[in-house]
Amino acid sequence: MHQVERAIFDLRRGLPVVIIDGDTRVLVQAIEGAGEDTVSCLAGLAGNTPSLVLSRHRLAALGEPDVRRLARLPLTEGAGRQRLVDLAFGFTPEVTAGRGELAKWRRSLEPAQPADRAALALMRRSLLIPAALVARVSEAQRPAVDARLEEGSWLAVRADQAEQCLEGGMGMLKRVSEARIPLADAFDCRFILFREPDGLREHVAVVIGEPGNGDAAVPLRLHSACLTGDLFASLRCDCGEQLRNAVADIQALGGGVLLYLAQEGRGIGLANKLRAYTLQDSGLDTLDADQVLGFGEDERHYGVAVDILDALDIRRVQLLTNNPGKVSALAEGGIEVVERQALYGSLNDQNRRYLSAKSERAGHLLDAVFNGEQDSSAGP
Ligand SMILES: Nc1nc2c(ncn2[C@@H]2O[C@H](COP(=O)(O)OP(=O)(O)OP(=O)(O)O)[C@@H](O)[C@H]2O)c(=O)[nH]1
Ligand SMILES: [Zn+2]
Repeated sequence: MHQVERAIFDLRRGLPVVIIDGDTRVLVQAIEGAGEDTVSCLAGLAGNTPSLVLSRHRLAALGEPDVRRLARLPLTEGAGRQRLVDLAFGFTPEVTAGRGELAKWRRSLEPAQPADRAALALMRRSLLIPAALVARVSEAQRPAVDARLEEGSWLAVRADQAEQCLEGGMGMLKRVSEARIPLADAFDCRFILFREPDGLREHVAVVIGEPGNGDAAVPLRLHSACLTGDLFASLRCDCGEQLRNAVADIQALGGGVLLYLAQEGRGIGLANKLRAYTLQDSGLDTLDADQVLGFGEDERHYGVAVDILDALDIRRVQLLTNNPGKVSALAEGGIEVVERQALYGSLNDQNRRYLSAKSERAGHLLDAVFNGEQDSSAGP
């Protein structure tokens, strides 16, 4: 895990890292931050033609819906090469309008190798656009690459380790610190901070009252971070209201836990969420915008939430959510969801489209919001 963490650091700085798959070494670089000469530079370093690895979501957004997994495109020298890189990292309406353009390269699409999957996992974990430049290191260039690894200027990670990095090192969370934090809506409240083993993400368990005393299921909210909504009361979503309503509801239910999870933008990170908002302003809905960026409709993993609940000795919960995906993720993690309780924010002109896409396309249970039946400050 240590190597993966350092590799993520390098990728975010725009440096190449080496992925080792058996006997093969593959140079990898993020598409994000790649300049005009990055492809030719990488070709020189690896001694081979680089390829572009795109997620299946990005391929679908570019008009290749039949590709079921990620795939790669060799970037042979020529006029089309820069256009392909632009297609990978161009999120202006103009490039999205270039749907179908990929058809020209359809026959060159190659199935992905383990190193390609590892590269995209690293990009996602780094909260970068999930597209990578990869180049297999030639026999001729291998001594030069090994020398860079030995002197420590580049890092190597094993493909299988990198592929697992999205799970965040389950079962190895560190309980780091805690404090009493009286809240306006819940006076008897403690914040407990948990850190993932690679040190990259921190999550907070907000413990209200004394949950877990007795047999009743513990009222629980899993809340994914939303800087814009939670902190600034953005009108584009309902997160801030849901957050405050959750605290009040848990207090009214006699105490429970709110897990504030570092999963900004459904797991794609703030930088990408802002890109997605700009795409939405050009007409896409919340799910299609993420797809254009190369992401699935929900990139969150809840293993970390299950681990925190284990650490807090919580096995049975009453879950405050409208998202059936959270209910099943907890159940899969061995947490018994005894009951689901709805939790609404209010509808406005700015978030109507977002909420209706969640309801109609992602299966969120929001009918009451659209029927005007919600009581956003509902207690038990
Ligand atoms: N990618 C993306 N993320 C968004 C957008 N709007 C809000 N979000 C994120 O969506 C997440 C919403 O989190 P939650 O409220 O915990 O979960 P939920 O899936 O809406 O389900 P509930 O439990 O019913 O609230 C947050 O991480 C927000 O940052 C958007 O347009 N695009
Ligand atoms: Zn939000």
